[in-house]
Amino acid sequence: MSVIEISNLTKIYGKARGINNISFTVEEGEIFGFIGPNGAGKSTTIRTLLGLIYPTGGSAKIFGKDCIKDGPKIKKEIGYLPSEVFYYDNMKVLDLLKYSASFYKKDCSKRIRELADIMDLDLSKKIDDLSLGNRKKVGIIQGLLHEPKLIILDEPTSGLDPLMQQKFFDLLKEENKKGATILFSSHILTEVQRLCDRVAIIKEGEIVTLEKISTLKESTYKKFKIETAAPIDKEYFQIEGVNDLEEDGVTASFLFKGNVNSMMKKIAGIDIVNIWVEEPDLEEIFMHYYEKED
Ligand SMILES: Nc1ncnc2c1ncn2[C@@H]1O[C@H](COP(=O)(O)OP(=O)(O)OP(=O)(O)O)[C@@H](O)[C@H]1O
Repeated sequence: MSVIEISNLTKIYGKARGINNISFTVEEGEIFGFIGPNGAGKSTTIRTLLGLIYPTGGSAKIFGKDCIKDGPKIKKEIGYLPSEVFYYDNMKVLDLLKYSASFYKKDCSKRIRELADIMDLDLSKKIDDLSLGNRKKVGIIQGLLHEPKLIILDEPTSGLDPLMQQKFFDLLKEENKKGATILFSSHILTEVQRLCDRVAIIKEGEIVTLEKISTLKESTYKKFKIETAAPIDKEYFQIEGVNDLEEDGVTASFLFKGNVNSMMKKIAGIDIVNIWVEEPDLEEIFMHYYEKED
């Protein structure tokens, strides 16, 4: 069953482009990544889904119900973490979370304490005294305390240190195992790759592609940077699959797509001082993997 169904969703802000003809579905039990650079339209899509803004055209359904018409009915089953969180600074964390919980007709106090434990958050502190990362944790707990069937997270990891990010991802995986469907927006491909089953890539308000993460991984480039003991021949790395080759005496950098074994054999043929192999960033993927769509 589709938990989210978005059909030809369009939002125009006055004369400015928001999103244009977005369509995709998120199936029950999926962890779905929604990825794109700043200003691509991720928050606009999510806010329309939650009925926080009205679409200019198209429709969106959650649990088969219309997001605008049936908004209040479906909201109880959704946990939402906005990209920016604003609070009444004078409140204590626990009071704020209890207040949030009062919107749902169930006792969430045990779950609040469990989540605070996992995320290492002091419930007795005033919001005012919290760091940016700790405020983000409050938002995460707020989104999860009522054990929602659908979790929508808009750039949830910004401000969290790597250890917290890992704890947070483990928490999401657990929620997913218990049956929650998750929509997760980000501009960092590697974090989406760690967590999601499928991903939709949005660029300038339009969906560029929708792929299984496994397919995306196979088709993307790796970035190589190599430092050699002696200057290498300019032609040495000009082999099939190499793009954007830059050489400067004892260093060579390039993007590579193809059989990694053949590249490793090539590298083994020279005296290496250092090597870096990295995932390309989103812009590089847009420039190369999607150049056929441009
Ligand atoms: N309230 C608004 N009024 C006018 N234009 C807006 C408004 N909100 C968003 N936009 C425009 O809509 C486009 C999509 O913005 P949106 O915030 O949805 O992108 P995003 O992918 O979430 O980006 P980010 O990662 O920076 O949050 C941008 O061009 C933005 O300038």
